[in-house]
Amino acid sequence: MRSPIMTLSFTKMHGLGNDFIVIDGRQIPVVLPDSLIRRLCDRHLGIGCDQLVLLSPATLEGADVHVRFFNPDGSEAGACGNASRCVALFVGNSPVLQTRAGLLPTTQKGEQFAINMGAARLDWQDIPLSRPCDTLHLPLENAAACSMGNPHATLFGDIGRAETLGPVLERDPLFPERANIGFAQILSPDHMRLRVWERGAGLTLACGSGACAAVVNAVRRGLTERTCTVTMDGGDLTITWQEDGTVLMTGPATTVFHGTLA
Ligand SMILES: N[C@H](CCC[C@H](N)C(=O)O)C(=O)O
Repeated sequence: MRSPIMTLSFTKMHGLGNDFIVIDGRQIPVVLPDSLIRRLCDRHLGIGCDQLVLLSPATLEGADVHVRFFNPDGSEAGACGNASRCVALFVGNSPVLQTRAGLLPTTQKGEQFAINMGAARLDWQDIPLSRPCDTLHLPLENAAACSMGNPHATLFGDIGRAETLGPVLERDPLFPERANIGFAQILSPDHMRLRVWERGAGLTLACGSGACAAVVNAVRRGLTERTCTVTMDGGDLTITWQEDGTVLMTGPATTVFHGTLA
């Protein structure tokens, strides 16, 4: 007789040290209650990760796989750049990803994966903010905001304030859905340093959508060119804010191990 308790297989992956549990529900449907997501993501009580990624069959024409991203606090994120590259590696053959942020085409160039992260959105309603504001100069630490399918604010200046200011700004009432908070230092017109306090996850070694948002915001401020290398604690991404408004993110993806949950 088949046991009613199924074993769950997973793959541990990372992109520049931003680490993920990938669960493949493409063949057998997987339902993950909030409480299980929180436990699996916990570094003491579970496997541990910055985001849990759940794959299921695509439901839209032109997409190869449906991808959902969950934070360790159980909240769902509309986008996750580093995990998108890992999914491209996991699925293979340069899949088109179906996400909350739309259909994201992927390409592989040797060890590097490029994801078209879609259009950066700059209107206050799209981030969203709780009231009409100039998104290039928020009335909050003079941050600049944009959406990459998830809410980001970028502060230009002191990256050492990420640990202390990040958790406070994440929950500022200006962000009704909270926000990922990036701390950027411009090194040259094509190079910046970035640390990101992630919504629902805290300080991570790298944030792909945060790097996209930081370059978009830097270009809008006249601080960098449209193509910029973003150096985070975990390594480098190359970001291009393309003329069509979409953002191309290129970087590595790594498989760490496969496991089975009892
Ligand atoms: N690590 C991710 C972002 C996770 C997003 C999440 N923290 C949120 O929007 O709630 C990245 O590489 O883009």
